[in-house]
Amino acid sequence: MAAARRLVSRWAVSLRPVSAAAAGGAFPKRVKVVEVGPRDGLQNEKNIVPTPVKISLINMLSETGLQVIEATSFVSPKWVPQMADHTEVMQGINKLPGISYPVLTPNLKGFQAAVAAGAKEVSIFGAASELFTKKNINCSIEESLARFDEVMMAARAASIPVRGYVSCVLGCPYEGKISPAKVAEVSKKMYSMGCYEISLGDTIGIGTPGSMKEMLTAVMKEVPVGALAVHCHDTYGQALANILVALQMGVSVVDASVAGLGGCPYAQGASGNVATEDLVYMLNGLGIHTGVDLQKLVDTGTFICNALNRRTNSKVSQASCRL
Ligand SMILES: CC(C)(COP(=O)([O-])OP(=O)([O-])OC[C@H]1O[C@@H](n2cnc3c(N)ncnc32)[C@H](O)[C@@H]1OP(=O)([O-])[O-])[C@@H](O)C(=O)NCCC(=O)NCCSC(=O)C[C@@](C)(O)CC(=O)[O-]
Repeated sequence: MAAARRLVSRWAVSLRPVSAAAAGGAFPKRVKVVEVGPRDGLQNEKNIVPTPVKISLINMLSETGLQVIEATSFVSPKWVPQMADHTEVMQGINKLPGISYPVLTPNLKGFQAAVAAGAKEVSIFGAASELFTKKNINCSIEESLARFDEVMMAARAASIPVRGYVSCVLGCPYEGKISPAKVAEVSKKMYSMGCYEISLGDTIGIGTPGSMKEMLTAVMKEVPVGALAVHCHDTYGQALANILVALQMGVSVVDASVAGLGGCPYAQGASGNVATEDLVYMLNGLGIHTGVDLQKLVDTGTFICNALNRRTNSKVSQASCRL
């Protein structure tokens, strides 16, 4: 840990941030990092992670400067047993002012349970693939939108902001290639319903900078870029490159998972999200403000990896430990 601490501070000196212009792109000045580790990162863990560990993870993340930490999901415990302690997690964490702790809610039942547990923001999650939607939430895309409508109505009545996910935007584990036009269509529908932000999920991490650009070009015709986020799994090692393209196209919200934990239970073989540490390191290097303390993030990643008895997927953390 001491070595990690020294290294990060040495890098902070040697890798002075360059200006966006010098880096060759019109990057946003600030990026909002949406931490999805406690939900996306843990939902696929085979062994049930003790609730106090989940609570400690979220509390540590709350001290890093992150503004958004997705805490858990109110889905069926029969489908995703790892998230069965959603209420205990929501009620056990220290909710700091200025930080949002959204939770996933697939339907009205989940929304009502989330609100009862104290959630102040929720996310609905759809997909641009029929087969993935069926495997993930057991309905067609059309049926999912009807369920989401019910959540949106209840959320509006309770003044609860809703984020929308669209999965499989660059490929589907069951259907293969997904057309950018389909992604744009589903994104537009979810945005028109009232989602304040649409997070575009490369669920199986199969995209490349080329397919990311093509997909975003289509989606940006239907949804303002200021309402878009990207959510890149790193299965093929393309996540940071894909995020860079999204930033160059004006996207300023990026999802990430501490230590690169995670995967989707309905996308076998998909690896975790881009590691938050690696994302923040890249953004720091570009001189893009996130408000996140990289060292605290590395320490949080070390904590959760020790608790899960696994190696971090963050290259930044791995390098910190080696040197
Ligand atoms: C959506 C359902 C519930 C439909 O599941 P279903 O079986 O079709 O639902 P149902 O309405 O027929 O109800 C069946 C049972 O589930 C219960 N139920 C119904 N709703 C709820 C609820 N909200 N919370 C708790 N229980 C619920 C309901 O009460 C009933 O209980 P029973 O009578 O059998 O005892 C199910 O398919 C499900 O829970 N799926 C979870 C899928 C999931 O969590 N996937 C991972 C997250 S998505 C993701 O990771 C991708 C993302 C977001 O990260 C972006 C990316 O990477 O692309």
